[in-house]
Amino acid sequence: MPSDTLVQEPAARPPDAAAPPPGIISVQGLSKTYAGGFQALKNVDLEIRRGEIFALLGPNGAGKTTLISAICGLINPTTGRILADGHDVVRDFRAARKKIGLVPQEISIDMFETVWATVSFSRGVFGKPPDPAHIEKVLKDLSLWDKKDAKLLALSGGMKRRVMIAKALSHEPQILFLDEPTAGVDVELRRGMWDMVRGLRASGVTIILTTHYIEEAEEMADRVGVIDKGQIILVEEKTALMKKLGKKQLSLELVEPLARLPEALAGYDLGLENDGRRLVYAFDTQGERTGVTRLLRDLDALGLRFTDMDTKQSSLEEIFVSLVRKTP
Ligand SMILES: Nc1ncnc2c1ncn2[C@@H]1O[C@H](COP(=O)(O)OP(=O)(O)OP(=O)(O)O)[C@@H](O)[C@H]1O
Repeated sequence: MPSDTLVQEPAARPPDAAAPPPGIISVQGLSKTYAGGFQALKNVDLEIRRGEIFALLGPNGAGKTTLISAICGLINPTTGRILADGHDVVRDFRAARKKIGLVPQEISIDMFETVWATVSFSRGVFGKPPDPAHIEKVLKDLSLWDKKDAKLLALSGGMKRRVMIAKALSHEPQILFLDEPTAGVDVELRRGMWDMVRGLRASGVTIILTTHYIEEAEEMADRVGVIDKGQIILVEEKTALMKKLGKKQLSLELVEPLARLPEALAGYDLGLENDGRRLVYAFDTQGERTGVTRLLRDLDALGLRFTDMDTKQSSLEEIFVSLVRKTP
């Protein structure tokens, strides 16, 4: 068979409209063993979609920072391959790194520089020509414009954190890593940061964040990945995950408090709260039958009446804790 037929075959194939767009980051078979012999990442495969907010969750020491550092080309993988917007982060480090902005956990800035100087300098590090208009926009977006001439040592902790973000955005990256962006930040500022991150996504930046505040992932993420002991144990759309693994709770406020659960209700996953005044029923939202109708009928038959009822979906935090607890 002539070799040119083989070469031409892929080009002749019509483009597959149904194929998903290639991930902006592609991690394939990534393992990392540190010099002391500790294996921090074990055969990690991960695709980050263009334009999404991806939350990477995991307990302390799970390997989150190691994974981010490997994607940013700061540590060398032991095995595996990582592409950032098509560039191999090891072989084509400079091109890959240009696409990425990294906001590390620790604040590392020259305290005697001004905000303007430090952010402008960062842009130059990535070989980009000066662009005062871009720096101005970044500082304004981060509510730092009125502090542009202030020295960093004169800023609050929250402002310093925003300067770190401004530095990471100075070279117009398409991918932004936020490692614990709101650690130690007060609630109000945290909400401000969330708005800012959403604004970045709206402008087309892909965002990967790690967080210990599961509420943060619940609030912002399009997809969630859970890493534990160096392995990705789950990647899922946040809403699908919450539907799939979430439990619902039905709470009934009883007219007459109960000292204990009646025998006739032993078949239900029930609990008593508030000195027997509240009956709580946990049920699976995925199940074909929730059992709610049957329970209400049984309560009626027992003459148990209630004044109010309420349902609650379990939070991402509860789901996360149960996932991480399960792995050996
Ligand atoms: N340079 C290093 N040499 C040896 N072991 C390391 C090194 N850096 C990290 N580790 C180990 O690798 C594991 C993963 O660490 P990593 O910092 O990636 O976890 P993490 O998920 O980011 O944790 P945290 O949430 O606490 O920041 C930990 O057990 C850590 O002690």
